[in-house]
Amino acid sequence: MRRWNRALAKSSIDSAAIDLTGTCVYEPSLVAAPVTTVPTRDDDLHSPVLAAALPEGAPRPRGISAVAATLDAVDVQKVPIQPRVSRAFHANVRGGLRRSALAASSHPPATPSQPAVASSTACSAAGGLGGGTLVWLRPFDLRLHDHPALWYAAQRRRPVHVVFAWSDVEDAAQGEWQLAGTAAAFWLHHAIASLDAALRRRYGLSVAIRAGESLAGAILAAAKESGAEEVATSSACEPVGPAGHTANAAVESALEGAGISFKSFNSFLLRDVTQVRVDMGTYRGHFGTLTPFHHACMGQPPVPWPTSEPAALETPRVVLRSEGLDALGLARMPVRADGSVLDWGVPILTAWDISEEGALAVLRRFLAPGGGLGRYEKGRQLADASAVARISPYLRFGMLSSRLMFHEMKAAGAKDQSIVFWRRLVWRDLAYWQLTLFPRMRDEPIRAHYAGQVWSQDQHALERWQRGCTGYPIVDAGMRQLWATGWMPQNVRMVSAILLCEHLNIHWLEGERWFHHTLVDADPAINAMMWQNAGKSGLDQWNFTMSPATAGRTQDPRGDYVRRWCPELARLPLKLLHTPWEAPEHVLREAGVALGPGGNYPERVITDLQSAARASGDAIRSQRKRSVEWSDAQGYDLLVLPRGSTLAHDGRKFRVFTAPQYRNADTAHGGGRANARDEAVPERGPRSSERGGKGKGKSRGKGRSGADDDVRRRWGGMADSRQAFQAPCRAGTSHQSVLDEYMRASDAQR
Ligand SMILES: Cc1cc2nc3c(=O)[nH]c(=O)nc-3n(C[C@H](O)[C@H](O)[C@H](O)COP(=O)(O)OP(=O)(O)OC[C@H]3O[C@@H](n4cnc5c(N)ncnc54)[C@H](O)[C@@H]3O)c2cc1C
Repeated sequence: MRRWNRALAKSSIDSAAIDLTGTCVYEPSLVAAPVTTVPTRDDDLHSPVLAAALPEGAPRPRGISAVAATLDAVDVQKVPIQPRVSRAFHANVRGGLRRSALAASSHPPATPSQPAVASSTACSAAGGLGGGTLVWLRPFDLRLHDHPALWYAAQRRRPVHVVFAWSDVEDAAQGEWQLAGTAAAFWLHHAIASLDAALRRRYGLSVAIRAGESLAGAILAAAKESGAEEVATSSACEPVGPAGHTANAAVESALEGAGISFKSFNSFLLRDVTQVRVDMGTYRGHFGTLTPFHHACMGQPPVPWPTSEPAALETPRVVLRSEGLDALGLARMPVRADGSVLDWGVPILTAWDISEEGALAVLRRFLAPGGGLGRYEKGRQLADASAVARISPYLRFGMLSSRLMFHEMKAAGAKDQSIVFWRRLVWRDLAYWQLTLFPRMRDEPIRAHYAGQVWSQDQHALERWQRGCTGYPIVDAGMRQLWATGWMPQNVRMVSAILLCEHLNIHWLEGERWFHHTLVDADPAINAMMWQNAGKSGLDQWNFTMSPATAGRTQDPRGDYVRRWCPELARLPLKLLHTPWEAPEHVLREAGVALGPGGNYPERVITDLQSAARASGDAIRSQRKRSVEWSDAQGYDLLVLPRGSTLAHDGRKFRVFTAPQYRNADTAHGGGRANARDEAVPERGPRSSERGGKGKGKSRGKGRSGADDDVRRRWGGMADSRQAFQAPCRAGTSHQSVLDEYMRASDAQR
């Protein structure tokens, strides 16, 4: 008796979904004419095999885990369905409907006893050096499931070469957004290694690592060497860089010159965001916020069904030369003067299972009954991450398909359990939509007239924030967790961002840079969007209060999070754990806590949070006053809507959400016009360079008004934190010493 094996449950489910329903692999670019029976209800997913497996009248399981458990109990011999051909497919054929190209070419399903590895000799008929298809892996599609390029290569039944290409030169050209040296690069290294192992296990294929001056050169050389007639890859969603549109275009044109064809498939986002246009004629929220975007997405084609892992990939006769993953230096560690290695990657590897199975297991656990999903709505603010998915790095590197996640969420009834979680993947698409419309948003404020804002230059305060030594335990715990594990929960990210931008008045770009450097899920679009919003120059300017002094009580009500990451405070009673500055001297002494210079935990980097927030608000208001032409009659900011963003308002000055506290009367403009938001203008808004700053962070302070000087003077007084930071964080934690060492090492490298 052949039984479904739990280890293969996921692929079995996919196979079942594809081969038995014949409709789950709806991929418009692959299927000549869409199958007309694409399931529309959750229940249709996996239904034939489950229907066969379930006793009469038994409730239908939902989500991967429940389905896997059911399939575990299935004796496949008894499933009265012909594998590979679906009932729906039969019905279609009988009904004279057109066959799906995919249904027509389905493979025998993989079984535990027969791994679907095509033999080398078998491909001799495929020709010479191998020919076939070269699958160009990207830093955002590192998986086997729902990988349209791999799937496409499998359908061609020709030898498959899998290549990951890298160019130090092109990465370095990204400047501060280069990947090498970041925690995300470390993750990328391990993600490639894990995919390589999975390809070997499952298909007997390996990933050829190719480095070159340019990605285009590396892929062209590999394609020529392999004799491939075709290169298939994933569509990039970033505008520039090695993972960007530019890379796709450069490779395509290099291949064209050599007569090699090129195919690119979108599977990173739920939708093709380049096609999303919001309707600003009907009021459904402000431009660039979630509601109108979500609404516009509803008008797009439904989220495609994920494809399964290919059942077989044909191995080429000649294996492509590989330079080896280590040669890329993505996980290279700093070396001390004595030659020993400073390995900051260990805690990251301890905290995460960097593999596709790891990603799927996280999703399964989260969606399963009793998992985080049921607690998300009320518990997502908890710093212990017990009610969130903790899945972002897998999505970032494409180890988990967002489309698979979407359909699994649907099957698990996620919308009913947490509407906020249900929209999370829409937020992700929104970030990429914004990046497509504002390709400079990683560096320059979307509200271009904010570029002249006066920011604090307090480098010392910035370092305290980076090191988790601000004196605010919830922020320090978060920044230390970030450093050690490459991740922190959303609400802790928010309160840390608020401390940096609103209270320390340090430019949001500094936060974005640090997160880019330290997050394993560092995402060009989401990170930029969130930091722009935190810094108030984004489209969804943050308009909520969250204080570093009080957030700990709601985010870490039991104190475990702070105790774990700030062990020097662990013996403080809970009611003072988040506010050690309120503790009487004797309580501090008994808990072994000494605050400030010479102590083991720092004094607060800034004490008067309210005045600080007022001052940073003044900085925003004052720069808004200098550019009243970019405010409407009600004091809202105006923006020229980029081409391709709306149904009917592209190229016009249009109102964007502006928090009430910045909409002061003297910024209101409009010369008596009833509605300034709909004014047509011939060109884009002011470039940041025209507004007295380069948009690259610090304002130079030249040629400013008296109001600016006033703001700067107040900042000078408040933000000088040096005195309180003589000997910060002598906590003796290993984290701290690694961090200090790392800082020294990177200073030395500079
Ligand atoms: C200042 C700041 C910077 C951030 N930088 C990043 C970043 O570089 N990369 C990143 O993936 N997330 C970033 N986020 C968003 C968010 O904090 C993380 O996605 C989330 O904490 C990841 O944990 P999770 O997987 O448990 O998320 P869940 O809450 O379980 O959400 C599931 C998934 O939805 C997506 N998602 C969640 N929140 C958002 C959001 N606000 N915008 C877009 N997509 C979202 C993510 O892919 C996430 O993995 C940032 C947030 C802030 C406040």
